[in-house]
Amino acid sequence: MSRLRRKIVIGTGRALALSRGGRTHPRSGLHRGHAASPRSRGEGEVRVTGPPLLALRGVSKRFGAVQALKDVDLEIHEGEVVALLGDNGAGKSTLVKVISGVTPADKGVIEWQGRAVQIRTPRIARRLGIATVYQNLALCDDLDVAENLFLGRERRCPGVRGRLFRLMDTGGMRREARGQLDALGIRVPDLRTPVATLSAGQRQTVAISRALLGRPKAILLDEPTAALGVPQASHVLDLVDELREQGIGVILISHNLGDVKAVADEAAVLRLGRNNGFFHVPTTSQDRIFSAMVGATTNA
Ligand SMILES: Nc1ncnc2c1ncn2[C@@H]1O[C@H](COP(=O)(O)OP(=O)(O)OP(=O)(O)O)[C@@H](O)[C@H]1O
Repeated sequence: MSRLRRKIVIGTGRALALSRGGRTHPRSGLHRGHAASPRSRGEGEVRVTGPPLLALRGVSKRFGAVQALKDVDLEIHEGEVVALLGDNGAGKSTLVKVISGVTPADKGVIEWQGRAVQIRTPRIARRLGIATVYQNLALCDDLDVAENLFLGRERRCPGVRGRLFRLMDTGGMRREARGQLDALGIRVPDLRTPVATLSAGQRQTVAISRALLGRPKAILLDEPTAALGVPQASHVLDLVDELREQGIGVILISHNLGDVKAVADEAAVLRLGRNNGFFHVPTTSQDRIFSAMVGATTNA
């Protein structure tokens, strides 16, 4: 069995849907999301055209002799979940790094809200409104939940206490952290809990929540359910649904076709660094997407 076949999981979407209260994905019928969202999903949908939130056109990236990406196209709209799929080495991580400014592209055009941009650094990506949650989550285990949420953007107390004595506004940060977690339906009983003691699922949601404090318009999630059991993965997928409702564009890297089926609107498949098909997830079988991933079909 190939490494890919071991890694790709087919068919858990139904189990997840059931574990998520038997709720089917909101794609059936009109978009339930953000009022300003330019798209709606499902059968008989009305597709409103407008500039995508993010568009990649002909993006290429080479590492020495390795052509990691070749003429790759990708589009994502507000309030849309696009799954980025592919075999090991297909170029998914490289594409995420290109979008997040870690590894700028050699060639091609990136458009943000209809305007060509150059994302040369992670800071530029963040300023545009692009957040990335990597698999390692980059949480500090010894810090508590609130401290992790505000890591790198700590707030000082208002007035002289902050200016002169440089005191942190711990209470204010905890209150905002609690508001943010509640708004996202994330249950963490005590914000003073060190994140080391949280479950893998809770850690993932804390990392996503931290990314959201920067008020991004697009968020890239690198295999957010990879290390999780079914109930925990279900919470994370609920959170992805919530992001869509808020009008955020989500790029979801996953090897789990069940997750993709449960939550994604569109799937973009990469194969050997090139596009190998775009699929409207609700109306496409897992087998068809799987075939594109492993190269059994060519959809370039
Ligand atoms: N920094 C680098 N230097 C040299 N080659 C690289 C570098 N980063 C990626 N590559 C190569 O680029 C190709 C695409 O790799 P990438 O990690 O983007 O694929 P992937 O789809 O994310 O794979 P996986 O699912 O295994 O993480 C691979 O052949 C990889 O070896």
